[in-house]
Amino acid sequence: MAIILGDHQYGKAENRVVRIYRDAKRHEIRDLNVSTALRGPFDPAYLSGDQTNVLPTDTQKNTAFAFAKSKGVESIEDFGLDLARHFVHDVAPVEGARIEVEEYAWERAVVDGVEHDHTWLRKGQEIRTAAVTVDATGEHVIGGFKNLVLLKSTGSEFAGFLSDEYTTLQETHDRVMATSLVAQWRFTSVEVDWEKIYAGIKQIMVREFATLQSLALQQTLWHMGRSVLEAYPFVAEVRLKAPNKHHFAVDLSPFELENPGEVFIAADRPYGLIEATVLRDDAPDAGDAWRISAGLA
Ligand SMILES: O=c1[nH]c(=O)c2[nH]c(=O)[nH]c2[nH]1
Repeated sequence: MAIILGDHQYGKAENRVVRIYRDAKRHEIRDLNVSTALRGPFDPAYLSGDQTNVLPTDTQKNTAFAFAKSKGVESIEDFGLDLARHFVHDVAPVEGARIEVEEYAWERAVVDGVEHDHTWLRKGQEIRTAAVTVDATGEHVIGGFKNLVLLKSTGSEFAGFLSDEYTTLQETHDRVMATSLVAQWRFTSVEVDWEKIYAGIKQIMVREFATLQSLALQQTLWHMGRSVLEAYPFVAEVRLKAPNKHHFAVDLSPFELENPGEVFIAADRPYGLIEATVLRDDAPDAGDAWRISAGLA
């Protein structure tokens, strides 16, 4: 029996990079959380404390800030690609780089009915994500979002399910359906208008959630993923994670009040967790596209 070092990677996690464009009177802002991880022949650092090949995580952090200035943040996918390519192509021992980026959205303050040039309000809860991997297998980009909270007050059913001696759930043909959606989609190209496609994919998912007469959250996820793949040939795979944020109708009969689906208790735990991957059956190999570092994107 021998004890060996297995899989390893290292980097700087959750580097908060805020890039402000102030070349014009109307400023722009991109607010990021950047995690970098390097992969390669770093075994000696673990096994004998030899740092010869180790580019410090502090340097990785500095590189993210320098690139925010020199290359800018046109989109988080491009920013991730710039960083990953630099580490793999310009730093000799590095064989692979994984860059995970979260983006927090801001919307312009409106003052006296006019959008303000340099003041913003933090927008909603939704966090845009990108995960870029560059290594010997190629360049892989995964776009996504998390915490997109959706609710529909009708158009959702759940009936016909398997039941056993522990089943108490009543069938319903009209319920509230709500979730905090996590979605990731894998591109097969890096020549993409990232901003436009992000908006398009989100819009498709919202449309499917809203318009499908849903028989279960499972069916809604299938329709969301399939519609995105139908719309965008350069997306190979969509991964979805949807907590079922249960809304239970409150029994108001003790108060001699009817409750035809008007008053609910929003339970935060436990929640159903519905997950699915929707993909093309000829999707090209994902390489290490899904191998995480900080796991934030
Ligand atoms: O959309 C749903 N899917 C389920 O699998 C499930 N299970 C459950 O209790 N409620 C629901 N709702």
